[in-house]
Amino acid sequence: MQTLAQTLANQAIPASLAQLLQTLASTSVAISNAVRRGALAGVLGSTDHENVQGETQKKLDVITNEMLKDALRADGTVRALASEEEDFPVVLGEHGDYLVCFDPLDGSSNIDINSLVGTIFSVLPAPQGDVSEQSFLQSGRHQVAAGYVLYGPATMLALTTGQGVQLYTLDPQSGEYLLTNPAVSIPKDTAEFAINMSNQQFWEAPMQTYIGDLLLGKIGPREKSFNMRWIAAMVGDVHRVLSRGGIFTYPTDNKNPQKPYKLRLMYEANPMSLLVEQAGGKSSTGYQDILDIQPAAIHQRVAVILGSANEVATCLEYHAVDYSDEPEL
Ligand SMILES: O=P(O)(O)OC[C@H]1O[C@](O)(COP(=O)(O)O)[C@@H](O)[C@@H]1O
Ligand SMILES: [Mg+2]
Ligand SMILES: [Mg+2]
Repeated sequence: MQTLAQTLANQAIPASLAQLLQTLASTSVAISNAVRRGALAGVLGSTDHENVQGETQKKLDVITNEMLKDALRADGTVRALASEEEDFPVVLGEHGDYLVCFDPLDGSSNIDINSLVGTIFSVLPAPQGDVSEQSFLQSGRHQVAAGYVLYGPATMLALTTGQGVQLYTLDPQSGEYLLTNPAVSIPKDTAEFAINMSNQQFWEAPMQTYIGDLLLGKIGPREKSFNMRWIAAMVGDVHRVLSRGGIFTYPTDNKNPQKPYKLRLMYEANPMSLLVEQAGGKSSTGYQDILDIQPAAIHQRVAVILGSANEVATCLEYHAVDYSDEPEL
């Protein structure tokens, strides 16, 4: 089986990008080891700090953020980084071709129950001259690479450099990522959806109606039974979508009117959307392709609907309907 280094060597990408991706991969091996040792390494539980999003940081959120920051600083190819766990962009040096955005630990609420967690990353080109928050505000179409690492029963890396999606499995013996799927392809159709149903009362009319029709199964307008899954870690839900298809959504809701969306554009929605599009799927807010959004801030949040192309297209048809004349749901 090809190693990550061998596969990257066969792709038409700059040597500096291959080096950066190797650095991200080798840091994820160290993170995987820390996650696997769990309570033995004293890494479980919470800190008494909140991040910029007002969420209490888990110890592992902080540890993994520091590991990635240190590795990227030492790498020399990265000018600045933006992280879920950093209030502001962190400038790493005057040289380097890239900006990196990352969610060091996705699925934080799963840590203490020994369930799926991961790391998500997005690589953007660095502009000429000084870097600032403004430098990061590039649409997802500008990403030169994106990926995630899933710390599951096996540790797996999903990666795109714009040449399809490759899946690698970490060989714990050698510490190397080996290519286990050279061309991930998301089936166009599906009978599986992923949504946090506990928010149902807070959704807007299009999502209420769409999910309502899925739940009606064979006797509803879709005339087909659907199954539901929810891992509570985007990285796990998107991995299932890449592996066997499905539709994943974290839609707009009015639970907290100050925060109508949950997922973050720069280090969750954009990298996952590039992976999904590169694997033949589709990704939208309901009204716009996620990759076309012009970001306004590094911690901006968005509605996300992604997965099997035909099913996402069907969901978008519900968003094209005018519900204003219909009674409140
Ligand atoms: O708590 P909920 O509503 O199930 O939300 C789960 C979602 O929140 C997230 O865990 C947010 O990510 P973080 O753990 O990085 O904050 C997503 O991965 C996941 O899809
Ligand atoms: Mg996350
Ligand atoms: Mg996180």
